[in-house]
Amino acid sequence: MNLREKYGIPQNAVITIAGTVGVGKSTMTKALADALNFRTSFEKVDSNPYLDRFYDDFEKWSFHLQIYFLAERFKEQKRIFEYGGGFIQDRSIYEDTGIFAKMHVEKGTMNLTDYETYTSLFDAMVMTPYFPHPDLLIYLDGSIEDILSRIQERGRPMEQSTPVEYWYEMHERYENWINTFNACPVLRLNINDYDLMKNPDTVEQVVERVGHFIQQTSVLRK
Ligand SMILES: Nc1ncnc2c1ncn2[C@@H]1O[C@H](COP(=O)(O)OP(=O)(O)O)[C@@H](O)[C@H]1O
Ligand SMILES: Nc1ncnc2c1ncn2[C@H]1C[C@H](O)[C@@H](COP(=O)(O)O)O1
Repeated sequence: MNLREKYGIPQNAVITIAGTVGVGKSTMTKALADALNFRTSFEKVDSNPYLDRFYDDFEKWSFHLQIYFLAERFKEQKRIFEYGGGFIQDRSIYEDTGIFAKMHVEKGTMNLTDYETYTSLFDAMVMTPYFPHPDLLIYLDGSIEDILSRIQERGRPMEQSTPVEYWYEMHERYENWINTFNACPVLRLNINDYDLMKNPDTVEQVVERVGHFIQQTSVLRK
């Protein structure tokens, strides 16, 4: 029996991994997808034509970058929908609006008119059939110190040259955001409770928690 069957995770489940930059979403996405034999949906980072320019000049490139991410996420949502689920998704679309776009408009690095155009496009997209809520959002939580050291260790140049206050503010916004998030069930995992790098077998503990959680929440929803 494979891990998915062992822990009663439906074959068509859609699980999204959320959390601040560097917390370990991509690593978890890959590990869970391998363990469950699910497909992955990753963010485009290396081939993103705006990301470097955005980190160089937030005011100039915020809108372009949000539109780019929105278009990419829409295509991914459509792909997930067309396959009928069975996906692990690296970052939820809720974070684009609830964290990034909001943070930049509130800090004045995204123009209000651009923000309104962006949110109206986002709202129109979410109303299409391609946007059912995920079955589960796994929120990865960790201390800002651990996250900063992971960002440093990963070494993306544009993130290294960004003032550390940016990551502090994002971390705080994430804590506030997840405390009020209710679009789908949330399973919180602390990054100190598992170590997928040193001990890849710990993914089974995560799968077990996911299985129990999905069963509990589906009983509650019946
Ligand atoms: N469980 C873990 N233990 C130790 N380091 C980790 C773990 N998961 C991820 N990392 C490291 O942290 C960095 C950021 O991880 P990544 O998965 O790219 O984060 P995200 O997708 O959230 O930005 C990478 O260098 C990765 O190797
Ligand atoms: N919606 C976004 N706005 C601004 N920046 C974003 C958005 N989504 C992702 N990013 C940035 C943050 C990181 O530098 C890279 C990739 O994110 P990660 O959390 O490492 O997967 O893109």
